[in-house]
Amino acid sequence: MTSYLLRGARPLGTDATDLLLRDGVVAAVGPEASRSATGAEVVDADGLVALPGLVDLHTHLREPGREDTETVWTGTRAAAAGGFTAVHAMANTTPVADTAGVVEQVWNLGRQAGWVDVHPVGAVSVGLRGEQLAELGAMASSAARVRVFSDDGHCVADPVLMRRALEYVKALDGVIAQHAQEPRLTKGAQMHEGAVSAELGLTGWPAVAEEAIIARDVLLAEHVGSRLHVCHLSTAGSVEIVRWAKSRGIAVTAEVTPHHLLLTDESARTYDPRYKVNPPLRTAEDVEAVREGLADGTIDIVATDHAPHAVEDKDCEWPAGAFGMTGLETALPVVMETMVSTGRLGWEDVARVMSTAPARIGRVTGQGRPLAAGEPANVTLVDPAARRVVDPTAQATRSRNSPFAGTELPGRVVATFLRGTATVLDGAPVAREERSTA
Ligand SMILES: NC(=O)N[C@@H](CC(=O)O)C(=O)O
Ligand SMILES: [Zn+2]
Ligand SMILES: [Zn+2]
Repeated sequence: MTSYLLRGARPLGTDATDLLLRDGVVAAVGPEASRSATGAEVVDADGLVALPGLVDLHTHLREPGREDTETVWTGTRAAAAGGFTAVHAMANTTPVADTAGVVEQVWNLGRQAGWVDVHPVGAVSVGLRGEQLAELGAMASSAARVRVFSDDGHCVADPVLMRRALEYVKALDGVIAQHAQEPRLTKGAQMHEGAVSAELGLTGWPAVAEEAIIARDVLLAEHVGSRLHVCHLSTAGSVEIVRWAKSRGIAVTAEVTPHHLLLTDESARTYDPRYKVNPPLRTAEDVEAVREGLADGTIDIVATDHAPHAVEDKDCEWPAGAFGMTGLETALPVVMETMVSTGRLGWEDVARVMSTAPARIGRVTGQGRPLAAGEPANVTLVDPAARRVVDPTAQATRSRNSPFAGTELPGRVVATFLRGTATVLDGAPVAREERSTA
């Protein structure tokens, strides 16, 4: 196994030093690293920031079922290109990941691909239908060791089912990740309900449809004494509710997506379904509130909600378009643009919200660890001075529905290491043979 000497890297943006990656671990940091680097391949990391490998708690890999839009192979290669070393694969596949069999299949595909660690998310309800609890225990004790359960794409709308799910995961040390969308308040919704939707004549998705579910669920989590995670929180009111819940000691965590940190409902004026997503892009005031919530720790993490879609589902009229946007390869640049360049987060905070905290919430071991001797060598090298225009045709994901196409963003992932193996070098995924999944 090749060892690597990362020469002159800046761990979490601090002073330049050397890191030696050998036998899957960070073997040494500092002068000791170069002294014991015999035989190591040298990576010139001058000016590059070293982060613990990024961990995404919310990715759609689309396999099984929609391999035309993404596979475990293409999606995890895109993740590595984006600086990730672990992703959680959402359960809204076909078939749904609601059994030990399906989560083990996805987990195995992830291991065979070897780009990042794949942690399958288990469905909360059978078929995501919101009626009957799926076999959470069997998924937890399967080889995939599922700890995060979610009906994402759908809301667990029935409060009784949500209560039972929260009760059930307590014994599994699991967490329910809720897609907070009151279905009856969002019937036929096309975009955020507000001045722009009124002007465009598109059916609105009001903030209260998200906030009402979050308010209900934090109270249920408190009542049951269980862990709740809020997916893709998007409104100022949601931030307020989570802030209040945390002040009461309720075990709630929350994520925001890169697109909700940068874009607003104004983009719907283009009628380009690239900007169509659940929850919808909100107002500038909401964007300000989620940035503030992320900066003050109310929002724990950034998660991509990478949602690849086929061209025919996006190259169409707005109302016919599918909800969702890609995000794995632009997440870090968008966080840099919205949070680092604005002085609201330092590199230490970026490591926390994109690696350490998601690993902790998902109960992932060996990820989100400090860049210290003896730790697993999951490392991402970022060039903070680079600026690039996003070109979806040059991305590793199989889909092209990036809302940032044509946008110039800071930052470039130069290298990613998964337990000491380079998955990305010189800014490109390391060529390797796609192993048969048969
Ligand atoms: N975010 C989306 O708009 N779409 C996601 C589902 C989801 O995250 O709700 C998808 O699976 O396409
Ligand atoms: Zn969702
Ligand atoms: Zn999602």
